[in-house]
Amino acid sequence: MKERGLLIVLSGPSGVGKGTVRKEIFSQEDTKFHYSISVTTRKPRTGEVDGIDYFFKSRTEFESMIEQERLLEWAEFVGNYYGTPVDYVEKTLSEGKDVFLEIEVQGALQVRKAFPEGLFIFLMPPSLDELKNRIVTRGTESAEVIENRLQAAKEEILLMDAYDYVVENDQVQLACDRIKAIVTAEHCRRERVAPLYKKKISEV
Ligand SMILES: Nc1ncnc2c1ncn2[C@@H]1O[C@H](COP(=O)(O)OP(=O)(O)OP(=O)(O)O)[C@@H](O)[C@H]1O
Ligand SMILES: Nc1nc2c(ncn2[C@@H]2O[C@H](COP(=O)(O)O)[C@@H](O)[C@H]2O)c(=O)[nH]1
Repeated sequence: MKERGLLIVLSGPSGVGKGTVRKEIFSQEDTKFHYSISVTTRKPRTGEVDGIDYFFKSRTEFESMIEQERLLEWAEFVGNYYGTPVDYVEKTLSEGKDVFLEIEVQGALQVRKAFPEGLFIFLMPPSLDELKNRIVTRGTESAEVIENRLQAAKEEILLMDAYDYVVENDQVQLACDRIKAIVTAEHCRRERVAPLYKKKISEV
């Protein structure tokens, strides 16, 4: 039977740079992860494409996905729903491929319960001032939404202990390198540990 792939979850407060870091990782040719495209009820931002950035849905459509248990996790974040389609994750992992989720903190904690064997990485801003500066400079949200996201960020940062690793996003390239090094190390660890377990089990 094929070994299942690794579920990699990148999370952290709004504006820390999760999307930027994820896009940089996926632009690199040697990246072998598979990105799970989320479903959201948020309106597309300029340049965002349905089926590439997100699957954009109405609230009714999203709620029927919840009812049909088609989401691995979901959360309401500052007025919109966001969720991870479960079928894609299960199918890709069962093909032995690594799946990469980029999601907010409530959702990551749900995934931790369903997939305790996943690899959970929290992306940290260099400071709260720099976090605010990044959300404001991005220029995609109203002042009210920015304030709400910053309030949420203060609570989210307190939950970083629930993660396997904390990575600072001081420079995009450095953050990408750190994440890729963590995944490589995790694969080595699992591949060394698994044969030991198999040997022990075969001795029982
Ligand atoms: N290391 C960095 N140094 C400076 N600016 C950065 C860095 N990483 C990301 N940014 C900038 O910060 C802003 C927010 O980044 P991004 O949209 O990737 O954050 P996010 O965590 O995905 O946000 P959200 O959770 O709201 O979707 C963008 O304008 C991006 O260009
Ligand atoms: N719980 C989930 N959170 C998700 C998912 N996809 C994205 N996100 C996170 O939502 C916020 C806001 O995103 P934005 O695109 O409106 O800025 C951000 O933290 C994303 O990482 C998901 O499937 N589940």
